[in-house]
Amino acid sequence: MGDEFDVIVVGAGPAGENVADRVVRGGLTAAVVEPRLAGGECSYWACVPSKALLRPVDLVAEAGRVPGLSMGPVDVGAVLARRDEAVSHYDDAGQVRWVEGVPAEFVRGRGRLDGARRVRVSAPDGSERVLTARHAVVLATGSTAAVPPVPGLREAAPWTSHEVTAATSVPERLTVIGGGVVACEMAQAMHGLGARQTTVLVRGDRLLDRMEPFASELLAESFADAGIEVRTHTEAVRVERPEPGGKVTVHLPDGPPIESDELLVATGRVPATIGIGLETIGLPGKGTVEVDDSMRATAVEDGWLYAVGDVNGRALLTHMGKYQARLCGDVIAARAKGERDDLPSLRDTADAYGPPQVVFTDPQICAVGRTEAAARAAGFQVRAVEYDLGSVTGAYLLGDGYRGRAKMVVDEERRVPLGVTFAGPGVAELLHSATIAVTGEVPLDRLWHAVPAFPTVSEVWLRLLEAYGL
Ligand SMILES: Cc1cc2nc3c(=O)[nH]c(=O)nc-3n(C[C@H](O)[C@H](O)[C@H](O)COP(=O)(O)OP(=O)(O)OC[C@H]3O[C@@H](n4cnc5c(N)ncnc54)[C@H](O)[C@@H]3O)c2cc1C
Ligand SMILES: NC(=O)c1ccc[n+]([C@@H]2O[C@H](COP(=O)([O-])OP(=O)(O)OC[C@H]3O[C@@H](n4cnc5c(N)ncnc54)[C@H](O)[C@@H]3O)[C@@H](O)[C@H]2O)c1
Repeated sequence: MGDEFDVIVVGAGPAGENVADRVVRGGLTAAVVEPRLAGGECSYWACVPSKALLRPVDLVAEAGRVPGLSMGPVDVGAVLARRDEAVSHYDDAGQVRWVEGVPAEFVRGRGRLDGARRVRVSAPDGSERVLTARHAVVLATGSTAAVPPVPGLREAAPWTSHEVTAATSVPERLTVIGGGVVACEMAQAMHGLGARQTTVLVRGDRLLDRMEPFASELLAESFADAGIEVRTHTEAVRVERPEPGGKVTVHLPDGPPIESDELLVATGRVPATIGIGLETIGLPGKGTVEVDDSMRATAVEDGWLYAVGDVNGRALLTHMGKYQARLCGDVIAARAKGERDDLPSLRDTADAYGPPQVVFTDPQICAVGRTEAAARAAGFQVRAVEYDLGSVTGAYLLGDGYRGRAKMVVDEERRVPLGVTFAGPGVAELLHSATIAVTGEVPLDRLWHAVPAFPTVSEVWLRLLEAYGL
């Protein structure tokens, strides 16, 4: 087995796997290093299991809005079993086969930079192997859950995204620290699967504070209706858990403490760069790896180091990591062959628009591009229009009491959409239409001729354009 490859990819999450695929398509050889499971966080402890847990909760809510339908109590065992199927029972044989079929060499072990173009791999059996790269090393080590320095919190061994997505039972009482995407999705999943008391502690003034405020309000209403308690302007100041795995008490700045059976910390992510040898090439040994729009590390001479996915901090989303990976793999192949490396397809332009994201709660919240506040802060001349989704026939037909809203932020100078947000049941699949409009910078006068079918929720596009004045 040779130890020299054109490209060495460190980390076999969705981003790393896709880089390997693209460089091999480009005619290069690749090795992919992974100590845990090929497929990464996304496949086993993030996107896939979280959506498997949320799907039945979403369906129950949907059915509840249609008279004549009733759902029996959720069979939690069956839901957890389907989640286990979705994560391949934490067995990566299929994904390893995929990597090998690329074909790329799959190297099981922890990778660590060991000077320029060298990666030292520590295998699970303790053996070491040093790989060298002829052209590039790509860091795709992802991120891990951040745990804030609250006294007693680490000692309490709280759940993070890892444990909650892999839960084997649902706690009776759950306290959640954080008001972001993981907190909202997992609070709703656990509550919908039977948690009797779910309390979400939000430091700021609303859930999902990077989304349009109306989306946060609709989600807060839904949480309140379901009996999920959201406390804003508060945070944990101290945590106590005298018995491992026993009751856990969260102390707040004021008022009585909250006792629960489990505690979930969902306060963001830390790039997985500690211990990967960045200091051996003169970089700080932690933090994100800054990259240019071709994913090349800006601080490294000779341009042999790249970083894709969560580790570069651009957009912590699987689809954006995979997008970065495709263009990174292609640009490495182009540079290795001495071909043009400045084609538009070889530069990340999507992240700058504001990536598309779906929060799989009920209501679903999805957005692409800039919020009104972000567009104004960026200096655009902005006009925003909104429409009540419940007034769209296609949405009304989905269920009684349909609550939802849409908003389009327009650049008045060019009359193109800068950002779109939808909040409501069943809006996730609408998002790509907005992504095309925003990324394609489609003029409103042209969008007017994209006629949405009746009676679909997509008719909200027509209503937004009418609200704008077309
Ligand atoms: C609960 C949750 C739900 C999410 N849901 C969604 C969603 O619905 N949609 C979405 O787009 N995004 C979602 N995300 C975000 C998504 O999971 C990440 O953006 C995505 O996993 C990033 O991919 P990645 O390849 O960069 O990193 P990862 O998936 O984290 O993979 C990195 C890999 O690198 C490996 N690695 C680490 N250190 C080393 C080393 N030293 N040597 C070799 N290998 C190493 C790790 O073991 C891991 O396998 C979710 C995140 C969480 C926490
Ligand atoms: N459906 C999806 O697309 C999806 C689902 C889950 C996660 N993700 C991705 O994973 C990433 C991580 O999600 P996340 O929810 O952990 O992070 P986040 O950045 O979305 O939210 C973190 C939340 O924690 C709060 N917070 C931060 N530090 C705190 C502290 N010390 N005390 C109290 N609150 C604190 C923040 O104010 C924020 O509300 C996100 O960036 C998201 O893009 C995506």
